[in-house]
Amino acid sequence: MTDIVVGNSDKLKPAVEEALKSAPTQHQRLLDWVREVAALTEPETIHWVDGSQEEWDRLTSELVDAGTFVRLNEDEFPNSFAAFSDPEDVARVEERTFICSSTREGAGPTNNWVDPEEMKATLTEKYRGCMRGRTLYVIPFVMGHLGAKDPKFGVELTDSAYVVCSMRIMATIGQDVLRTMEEKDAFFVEALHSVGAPLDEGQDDVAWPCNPDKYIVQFPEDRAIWSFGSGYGGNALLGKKCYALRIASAIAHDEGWLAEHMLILKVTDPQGETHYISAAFPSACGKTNFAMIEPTIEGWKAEMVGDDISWITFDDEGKPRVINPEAGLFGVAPGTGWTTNPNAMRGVAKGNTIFTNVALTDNGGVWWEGMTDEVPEHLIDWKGQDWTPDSGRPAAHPNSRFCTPIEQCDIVAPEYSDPDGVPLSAIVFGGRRKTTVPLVSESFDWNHGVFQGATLSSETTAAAKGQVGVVRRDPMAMLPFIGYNAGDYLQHWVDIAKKYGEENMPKIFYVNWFRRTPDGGFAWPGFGENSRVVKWIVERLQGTAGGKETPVGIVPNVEDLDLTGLDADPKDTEAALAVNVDEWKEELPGIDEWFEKLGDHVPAEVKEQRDALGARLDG
Ligand SMILES: Nc1nc2c(ncn2[C@@H]2O[C@H](COP(=O)(O)OP(=O)(O)OP(=O)(O)O)[C@@H](O)[C@H]2O)c(=O)[nH]1
Ligand SMILES: O=C([O-])CC(=O)C(=O)O
Ligand SMILES: [Mn+2]
Repeated sequence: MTDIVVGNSDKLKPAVEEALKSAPTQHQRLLDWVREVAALTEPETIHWVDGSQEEWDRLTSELVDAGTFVRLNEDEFPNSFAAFSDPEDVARVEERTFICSSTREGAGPTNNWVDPEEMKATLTEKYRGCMRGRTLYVIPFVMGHLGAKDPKFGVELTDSAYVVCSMRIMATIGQDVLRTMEEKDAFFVEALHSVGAPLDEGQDDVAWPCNPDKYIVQFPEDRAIWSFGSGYGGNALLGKKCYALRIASAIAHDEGWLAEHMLILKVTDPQGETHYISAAFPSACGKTNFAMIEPTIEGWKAEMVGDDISWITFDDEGKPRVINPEAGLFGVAPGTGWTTNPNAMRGVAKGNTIFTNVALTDNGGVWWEGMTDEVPEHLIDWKGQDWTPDSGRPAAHPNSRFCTPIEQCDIVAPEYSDPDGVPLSAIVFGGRRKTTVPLVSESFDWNHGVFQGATLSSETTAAAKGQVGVVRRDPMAMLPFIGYNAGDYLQHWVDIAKKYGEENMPKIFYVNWFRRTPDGGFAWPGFGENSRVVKWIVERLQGTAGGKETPVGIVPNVEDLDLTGLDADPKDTEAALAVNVDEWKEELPGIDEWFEKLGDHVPAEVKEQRDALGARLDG
């Protein structure tokens, strides 16, 4: 962190000096950086995270003593804990998230930007003394496989033990990572995090320390992350959105690959043929559920490779391969239940899980809306208040989460841990739209698919602070996660096909599980029934399924979908599939406005697709 105005080394506490002397590494850049951060932030001591079970046991016990964690009933939820955040620290904060490229244009029109020198100066003052009374934890981590050809290392420095425990679930961390990093003298992403709540002499701590002034800052050229003020999920577990999406997308742009907000699903058809599909849906729009789908159709099998992030690379022949760089699931709790997502429930029930902002049951378990059909008579809600079904408010926060190791899920595909990843057959885009967008369509070609992704729209959810239910454009479900200019990002998508050959590119599809009927209900039952759509997608790849050409892509006729045993009104299915030219014409001004906002970096190839759509709608 060469640019930081260094702190005062005289302020290093004896325990900090000691920890620096006995550091379990010779990696000089790491040692220098830790010393520099310690001098600035003035922690009481430093702990080098080794990732061991003993360390987890000790930290979780300390978190219980501190009131941050409630240990759950061991019979139902072994080795599991519930945490409750400050009510103002419950989700990602997009308006406080910055891409500090060297120029404003580098960050583009969709990101908040501040000059990097100015931001570093501001944050240096925020960080000064911010870890007083706390421990500075050093978490060496790798996103993806430690045995990969070019492992993507990071080190998170944090003053939050909650973050350490969560990172142990979400990424590969600790001693082995540190040793490999050292052996390779490897580059690592510097990821600095503080909750921004120093403790003065004698001051009591609170259960969820944080700071009302939050900064989630990426420096894409430096490949560095500075996060301040929040302890929550995507703001604080820096390997996830900050690294594996924002920083990684910038790296991927330079290196010729894709870092995307996509689950990875493995599907095996009744003949035993396997396909891997990545799907990009915005936050809280169904990725985790789709990744864990239980097919309702005979003979089809689904397994999960990933539920949130895809790194797509291209092999020597230009064929796409995909890995999930994460080791855990950070899933939305509400709506995840024994009927909608039994695979998630079984995984979580094995224990070793951290729940955040769910409700507590009277026997030391957890509950959230949609977990069971039966609603408990009494709970302690996520704010610590007594709750009954007539309380008139949700018991769990709408963005409450479970954080659980992916390998605990029964349906994780064994090749999940293959450092070379799996071959990618199809990419699916999807959003949450009450109207207009059909249940599924296939794009005409790569650039048409890129256009569909570029104009993807979705109603906002509780996963980010702000108004819920507003339609916004969310390119490739990456709006809050593109680490550079969004127009350049779209150009990168166009260029990838030119570079590796359109014939090698995965086929692109666009889905919408959330269309409504006039009476307000969902037109399509969703969840496990989405396997019928998966079947159509796979059969399109195999060239066996029918479909009709519409202005927005190839859409199945009702009879092209396998609806055997589906408990739904055929009229609703028809409505889910409908392409209404007038509705689509109403989309065009929004698309034009969107491209105007993106400015002159929007690729000509994508603009041409807008005109072609207009012509097809008129035709
Ligand atoms: N109606 C309907 N709702 C769904 C479907 N799939 C998921 N949902 C609901 O959408 C919400 C979010 O689902 P998730 O699978 O957790 O979304 P996600 O994309 O993984 O969210 P993040 O982890 O925030 O990125 C939950 O309340 C689900 O119950 C579906 O097929 N139909
Ligand atoms: O990042 C988070 O806090 C949770 C998450 O997965 C998302 O919002 O997409
Ligand atoms: Mn998810």
